[in-house]
Amino acid sequence: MDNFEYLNGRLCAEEVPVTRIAEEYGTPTYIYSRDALERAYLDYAQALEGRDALVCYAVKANSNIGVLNVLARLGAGFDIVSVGELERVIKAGGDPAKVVFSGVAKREGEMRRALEAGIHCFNIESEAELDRLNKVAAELDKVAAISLRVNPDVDAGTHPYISTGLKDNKFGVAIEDAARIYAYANSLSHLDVQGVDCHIGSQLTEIAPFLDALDRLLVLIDTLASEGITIKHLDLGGGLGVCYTDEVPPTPQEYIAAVIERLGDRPLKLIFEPGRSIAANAGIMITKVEFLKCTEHKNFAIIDGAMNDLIRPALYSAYMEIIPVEVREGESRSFDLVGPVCESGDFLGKDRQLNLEAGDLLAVCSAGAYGFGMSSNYNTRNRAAEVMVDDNQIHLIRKRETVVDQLRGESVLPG
Ligand SMILES: Cc1ncc(COP(=O)(O)O)c(C=O)c1O
Ligand SMILES: N[C@@H](CCCC[NH3+])C(=O)O
Repeated sequence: MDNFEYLNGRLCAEEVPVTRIAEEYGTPTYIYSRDALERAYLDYAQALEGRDALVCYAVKANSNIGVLNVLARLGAGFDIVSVGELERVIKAGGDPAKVVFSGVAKREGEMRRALEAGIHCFNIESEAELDRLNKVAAELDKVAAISLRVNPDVDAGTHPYISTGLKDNKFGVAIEDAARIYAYANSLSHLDVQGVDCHIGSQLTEIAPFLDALDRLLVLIDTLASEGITIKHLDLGGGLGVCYTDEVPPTPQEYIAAVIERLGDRPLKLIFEPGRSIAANAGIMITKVEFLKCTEHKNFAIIDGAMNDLIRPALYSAYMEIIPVEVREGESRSFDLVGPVCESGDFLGKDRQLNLEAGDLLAVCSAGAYGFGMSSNYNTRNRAAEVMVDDNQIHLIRKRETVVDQLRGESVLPG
């Protein structure tokens, strides 16, 4: 994590000591680096320079409008999965004309809003969804640009909960049915067939599954061309992995170069929907050790960050690197880092070698993606604050939630 480094034994976010952020904003808090976000986005944009292409950041990975705004300023497009994400993009200054709308069940109202905003394309996942969009577009007297999400039936080799391109998964249409469904889409008066898309899974650490999927899509694109349906863009979704521990995923440059080589001279516009590979290593979550609870059997460090703040370890058994904010000399011991939530699955790390005392600050690394966005109010815990660091400046981009915020909208029965 280039933008989170130690200076004289103290962890810094860009030029700001993390302890200062903890003092000002408390814990747990998510901290993002503007520079890291920008560089991760530019890795994609620069690898695609000179081509007709769009990098649509997957908003679900980290949807804070401060994050979206940093990317929008660089000209990013966005991949959304709800009208709420569309409103975030618009509020953050993103261009709706660079938005693709994914998801298996877009509601009529969501389609309407997206059509009115003038999004780039709807990524459609079923025949029923084609009918729904055609009807909504007809009511608005508009024509909706569409792409079909094709499920290429390739094994992404990732955790089963985040694998999406197999026949067993709920996503997209089966590749064997795709030509027939394209012909149907082409017959609908308020749809304009523009593209093909797929997304085979997340946290992929090899190029091969992407290329397997690509090869299958290229066969489909050539088949469609022979049937008079011209595909103008190819959207390969997101999915490129990051290093959480010792993984060595391909870089965006390597991945994109391999894709471009496979395309040959087909004049296809390329779209990517990276989420994790843009946001994960641009963020950490800081948390404080409340108590140490050491027994003959085990050492627990009870921290103020919990599964509601960062659910990846509990949900996917994901390994997140956890490091001290201030390095202390002395012997390390093995600790399970557990939160205050009433669940045995409430841990952020197990069996970590650390030298800890109550009151210490810890940083959970690579927490910029699927961190805050997946957090909840379980146990009526307030969701964390979020800050963005820009050189030596700290910007609060989301206030810590309060109980008043949480109870707003709830009521008791009358009488
Ligand atoms: C359709 C779609 N596009 C893009 C993404 C972003 O994926 P990642 O964060 O792995 O790049 C996802 C999430 O997995 C997705 O479902
Ligand atoms: N939320 C997941 C990845 C799923 C991505 C959305 N399709 C994670 O934390 O790794």
